[in-house]
Amino acid sequence: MAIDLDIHKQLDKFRLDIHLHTDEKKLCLFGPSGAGKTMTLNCIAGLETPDEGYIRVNDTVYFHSEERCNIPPAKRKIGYVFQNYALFPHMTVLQNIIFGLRRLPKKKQLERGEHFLEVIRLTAQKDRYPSQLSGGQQQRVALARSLILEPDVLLMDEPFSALDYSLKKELKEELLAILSNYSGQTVFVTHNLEEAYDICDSIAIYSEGHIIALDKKTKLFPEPPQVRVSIAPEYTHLAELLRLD
Ligand SMILES: Nc1ncnc2c1ncn2[C@@H]1O[C@H](COP(=O)(O)OP(=O)(O)OP(=O)(O)O)[C@@H](O)[C@H]1O
Repeated sequence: MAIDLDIHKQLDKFRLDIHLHTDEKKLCLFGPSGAGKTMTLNCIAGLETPDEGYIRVNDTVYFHSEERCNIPPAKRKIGYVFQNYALFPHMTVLQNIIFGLRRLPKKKQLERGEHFLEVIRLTAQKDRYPSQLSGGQQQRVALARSLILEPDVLLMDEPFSALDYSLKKELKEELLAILSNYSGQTVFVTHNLEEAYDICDSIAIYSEGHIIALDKKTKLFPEPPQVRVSIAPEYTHLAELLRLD
C-alpha cells in the first residue's frame, strides 16, 4: 500500500512541484489556501494532467510523462469526496450511493447499498433527495458513494468545510470509525491543523506549490495542536508559516 508522486505542473501564475511517497493509511495535505493541495488531488484522480513526472498507486502507474502513460480517471481506483459533495440532485440517497455499481446485477447493487446505508446510519433516509438532507448527511452519502467502489485511495478535499463546529466534531468521530474499516489509503486535505492531527497519521505541509515538511504527526507536533501548539525543535522554522507564535 503506497502512493508515490512526482508532479510538476506550470499554471498561469502558479507552479506545482510535488515529490511525495507515503505508505501511511491516512495522509493529510495541510497548508494555506492556494498552496496546491486540491491540484495535487486532481492530478492523482486524473482530473488534471501534470506536465512532467509520475503518479504511482501501489503497483499501478496512473501517469508517467516519459512513458506517455495517462490512465483515464474512470479507470483509476480512486474515490473522491469533494468540498461540496457533488451528489446527483435528481437521485435519492440510495441511488446516489449505488451509482458506481451500475455494471453489477441489481440485487448485488441493492445489497451493497443497504450495507453502506447502515454504515453511514442513513437507512431511514434512503429515499430522500440530497436537498432534503443536512450538510453532514450529504457528506456521509458522498463518503459512502466513494467507499462502495472499494478504491485503493480515497481523496477527501476539505470535507468538513461547510459544516458548523459541533457537527464537525461529531462527523470527525464518525469518519474515523468508517475509515477504520477501510483497507485503502486516504489523502485528506484541510487547512485546519486540529483536524489534520485528529484524522491523519502523517501530515505533508504545503507552501506555494511545494511540500516543505512531511512526517508522522507525532514527530511534527509532539502534543496535539489544540489551543496552544508546540512544534518540535527541528521544525521551529515552520512556526511563523503555521502561525504558532
Ligand atoms: N485551471 C487553473 N488555471 C490556472 N491556475 C489555477 C487553475 N486551477 C488552480 N489554479 C491556481 O493554482 C493554485 C493552487 O490551487 P489549489 O486549488 O490547488 O490550492 P489549495 O491549496 O487547494 O487551496 P484551497 O485550500 O483554497 O482550495 C492557486 O493559486 C490557483 O489559483
